[in-house]
Amino acid sequence: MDPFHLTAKKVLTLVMVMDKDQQKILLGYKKRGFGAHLWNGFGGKVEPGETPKEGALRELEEEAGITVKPEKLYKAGILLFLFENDPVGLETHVYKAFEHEGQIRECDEMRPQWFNFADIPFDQMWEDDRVWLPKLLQGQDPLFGKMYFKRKPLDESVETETIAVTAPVTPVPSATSFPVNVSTTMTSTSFTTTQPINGPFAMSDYKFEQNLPAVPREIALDGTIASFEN
Ligand SMILES: CNc1ncnc2c1ncn2[C@@H]1O[C@H](COP(=O)(O)OP(=O)(O)OP(=O)(O)O)[C@@H](O)[C@H]1O
Repeated sequence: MDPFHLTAKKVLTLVMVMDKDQQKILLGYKKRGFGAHLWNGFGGKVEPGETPKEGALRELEEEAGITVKPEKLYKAGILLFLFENDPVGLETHVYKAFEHEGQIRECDEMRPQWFNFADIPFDQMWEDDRVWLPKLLQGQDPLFGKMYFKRKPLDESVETETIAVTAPVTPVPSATSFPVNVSTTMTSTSFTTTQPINGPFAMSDYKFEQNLPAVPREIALDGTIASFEN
């Protein structure tokens, strides 16, 4: 069985806001949820009844506090993320904008910050970003790509966080000495969680569609590109 066989996909959005004159890009530090502790553009799931573009504008407002006129939000591509042994792919509709309205603000999910094109923190971003974002910055869009993520072996995980917990410890009576009273004492212990960059996944392969279709297209379940709206 193909470990990258898809039976369903989630439609997501990703908005990159850039300042051409200053050569800067607005990224958000994801504080929680999928992709936590990584810098990324703004976006999320497209809700029922929404077009990807409407979803992109809504998420940008929710996560960065800013709005973009719909006609100033340009489709920059579609990226399909596939995860080993996960039948649900993430079809990410990527948009770009060069002007915005409103005041940039932090929310409980994202911390926005401007970065020089030369200082993009690729080592704290999804691995695929370093492949396609430079292309986008150089105006080589629209981009149609498929990015394959394999599960990392556990020993490649990076320990990043140690959580101290206080847990009740009950001494286990030994077979030879049977105590009359077994007491429960409180003692402190700790364990380590692994929370590596890019979670338990590592990008293993990617493919860009070289020949852009004449007709707008979208990536279908089998990974082929079927339609593309602007
Ligand atoms: C695998 N490689 C990847 N590379 C680059 N970007 C990636 C990505 N995988 C997901 N993304 C982006 O991460 C956001 C997740 O959003 P996500 O938290 O799931 O959505 P949303 O905020 O709507 O969640 P809730 O609906 O609030 O739960 C969304 O912009 C999506 O495009």
